[in-house]
Amino acid sequence: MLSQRTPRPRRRFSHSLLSHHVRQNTTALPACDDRRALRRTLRQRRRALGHRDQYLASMALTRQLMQQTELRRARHVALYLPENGEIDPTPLVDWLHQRGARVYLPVLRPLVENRLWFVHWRFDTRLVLNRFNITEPDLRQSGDRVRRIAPWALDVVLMPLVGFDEQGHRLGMGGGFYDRTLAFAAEAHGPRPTLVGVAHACQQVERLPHQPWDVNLDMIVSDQRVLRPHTARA
Ligand SMILES: Nc1nc2c(c(=O)[nH]1)N(C=O)[C@@H](CNc1ccc(C(=O)N[C@@H](CCC(=O)O)C(=O)O)cc1)CN2
Ligand SMILES: Nc1ncnc2c1ncn2[C@@H]1O[C@H](COP(=O)(O)OP(=O)(O)OP(=O)(O)O)[C@@H](O)[C@H]1O
Repeated sequence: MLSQRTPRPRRRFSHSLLSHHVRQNTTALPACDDRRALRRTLRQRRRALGHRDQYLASMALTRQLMQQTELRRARHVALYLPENGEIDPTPLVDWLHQRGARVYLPVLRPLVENRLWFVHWRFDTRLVLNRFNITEPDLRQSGDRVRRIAPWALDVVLMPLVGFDEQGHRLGMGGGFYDRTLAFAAEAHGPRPTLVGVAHACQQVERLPHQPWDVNLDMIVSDQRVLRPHTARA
């Protein structure tokens, strides 16, 4: 698994026992319309998790995901390489491969504003850092462009969340990358992937304002729980 990744300097996350232990289960952030400030707070909270907690959270997340029918049935799954304290979904990769599924990574789409391609992640995929310092497949490698999949043909997309609430509203990095790329999923007809937001439990807040362009998540999975917002409302 890790052998697929280009060696790169790991960033050191600051350890803050306080923010982790006091806030691990908190849902008590006030409703907040200031998305940028909230984003900053939540990213800080995520970064404050130590290596051991990151590892345990990643394992717990993976266990939760492996139990979901949509993941068990999936043949084409997009996930991401974690950055900046994001919960790590990559332990799932071996399990997906064993089940015959293919794994895809997001790549910033060249020339088109704030949209993603999803490229098949193979043993020989060369990885580079993009302008946000996130590891992604190198589109200069011959073949990678043709190894992309149309987003509608994915069965599951695992999306990194900066924040989420009980209603299934999400806060991302603020670029609108996933929102734009997956906007088609709001249409009533045609195939669409199951959209799964993933995050540390400490990314949950009491309430997030819903933006008209926000894609609806089918599921949010953290290291501690599985939320199915629409099922819950039905
Ligand atoms: N691991 C991972 N891969 C991913 C995403 C992600 O969130 N996580 N993305 C999900 O979209 C895309 C990249 N999106 C990004 C969107 C905005 C910024 C950005 O502007 N960062 C600034 C300021 C953020 C802020 O407002 O606080 C920064 O890092 O300084 C970074 C990445 C594609 N790949
Ligand atoms: N489908 C869309 N078409 C055009 N613009 C969009 C679309 N979706 C989002 N945007 C724009 O993208 C910007 C960022 O949106 P938002 O703050 O909701 O990002 P985010 O959901 O946090 O990020 P991401 O989707 O990358 O995780 C907003 O200014 C919004 O107008």
